[in-house]
This record gives sequence, C-alpha cells and structure tokens, in this order.
Amino acid sequence: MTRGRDEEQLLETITELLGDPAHDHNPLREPLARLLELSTAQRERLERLIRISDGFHEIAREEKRGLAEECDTHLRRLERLVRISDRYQESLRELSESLREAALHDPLTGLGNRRYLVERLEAELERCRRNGAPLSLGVLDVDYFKAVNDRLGHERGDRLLCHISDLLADQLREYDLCGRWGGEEFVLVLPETTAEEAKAICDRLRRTIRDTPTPADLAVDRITVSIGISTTEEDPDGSYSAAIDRADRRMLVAKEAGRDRVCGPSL
Ligand SMILES: Nc1nc2c(ncn2[C@@H]2O[C@H](COP(=O)(O)OP(=O)(O)OP(=O)(O)O)[C@@H](O)[C@H]2O)c(=O)[nH]1
Repeated sequence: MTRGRDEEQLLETITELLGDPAHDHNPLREPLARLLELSTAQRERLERLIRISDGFHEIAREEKRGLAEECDTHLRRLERLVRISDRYQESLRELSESLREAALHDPLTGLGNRRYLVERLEAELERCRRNGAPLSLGVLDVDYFKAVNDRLGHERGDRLLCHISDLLADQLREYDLCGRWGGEEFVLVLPETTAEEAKAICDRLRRTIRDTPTPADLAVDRITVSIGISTTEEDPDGSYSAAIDRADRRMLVAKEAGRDRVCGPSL
C-alpha cells in the first residue's frame, strides 16, 4: 500500500509542527501527537494485513499452478497409457487373427486345412439347405504318390503337392472351396452344384492336373488324380461326415477302376 502524495505531505507537516519547540505549549499538540501515533499504528496494521493477504493470494496462485501442472502431467501420462493400450490391443487382435489363420491353414500349400474345411462345409451345407440348393463334394487323392515320393524324395514330393494345390485353387469357381484334407488328399466343396455338374467340374480338374506339365526340376512325366463325388441330393439331411465318407468310398472305387478318373453317384 503506497501513501498518496497529499497524505505524505500532511504527515510531514504535522511531524514538523510537533517537532517545533514554538508549539510546545500549544494545547492541541498533545492530541495531535496522539492522533499521529494512532494513525501510524493503524496504517502499519493495515499494511501487515495487506502483506498477509498478498501472501495468501500468492500461495493460492502457486497451489493452483501446481495443481494444473500435476493435472497436465497425469493427463499426458493417461494419454500415453491409452495409446500404449490401443497399440497393445491392436497387436493382440493381429496376433489372434494370425493364430486363427495359422490354425485353419495348411502351412505347406497355403490351402485351408481339415478344420477349415469342416467349418466351411457345415456352414455351406446349412446355407444350401436353407436355399433348397444341392451341394456336392469331391475327395481327390493323388495317384501313386508314394512312388513319386520314393523316387524324387520327400522335398520334391512336397513341391508336387503345391503344384497340384495351385492348379486346384486356380481352376475352381469363386464360390467353390478346396482344402487339404490330409497327406496327398484334397477336398473340394461345390455349393449349389448338382452331382452331374460336379462330375463335369472334377473331370476338368482331373484333366488339367494330368495335362499341365509339372515344374521342370521335379522330373515327373505325368501326375494323375482320382476323385470321388457325393452330393446332398442323395441324402438331403445327412451330416458333412457322411457326405465325405461317400465321396471317399467313390474315390477308392476310382482307384480300383484304374485311377485317373472321377467316380460319382448314380442318381
Ligand atoms: N512329400 C509328401 N508326401 C506325403 C505327404 N503326406 C503324405 N505323403 C505321402 O503320400 C504317400 C501316399 O501313399 P499311399 O497312401 O500308399 O498311396 P499312393 O502311393 O498315392 O497310391 P494310391 O493312392 O493307391 O494311388 C505316402 O508315401 C505318404 O508318405 C506330404 O505332406 N508330403
């Protein structure tokens, strides 16, 4: 608190008057001196109060600033945690997606594996039943594969399986499925396809596999397959495994009949 200029001058004048011996006996001198004393004390008290109040304000301002900074730090930390947690969840999602992919695919050929085929087959069977459409299945087995393996070695045998699976994936229609059932056996799922149509499709596949030259370094003249077909037209409410069994039995019939052929139901 600063004193006004008038006030300063007044106080100076009073102090001078009180100090002047000429006024020593003035009756007003005593009360004036007392008044000056009281005024000075009151002013000092006021200044003390103002200093205390300013101090409180400063402390409050500091605390407010401290709190705001603390809040900012917490907020930044939280944002960092949210970002980390988002990234973590994203990688978990990617990891579980690739685990699921790996669990459903054959690592050698990249085709769906038996588990994938069963999942899709059940779903497709259900869908075709709802639509009142037939579904046909093909079980395809490579002929004399043991001899190929024995002659070329397992590693080239593997590459031959990849060659066949590439041809299958290439030749099938967009809505058909093929996967590796196991070993040198593949399953074809042909939704909305009658046995007759399936026979034509499988025959085309069989000829393509037989007539497409194998990669030169595999040194195989010719590779053939035998295919057995089954269809829901034979047993509209039957399970997927009954349909696979029927196709498998017909694939064996095709083998016995001389291989390199397709055997379907005689409806
Ligand atoms: N290279 C390779 N060979 C496999 C794989 N899975 C199964 N095989 C082989 O495939 C061969 C199948 O032989 P078999 O079941 O006797 O039948 P095949 O020689 O094909 O004769 P048919 O089916 O009667 O025409 C076996 O030698 C298996 O070891 C595989 O992933 N890679």
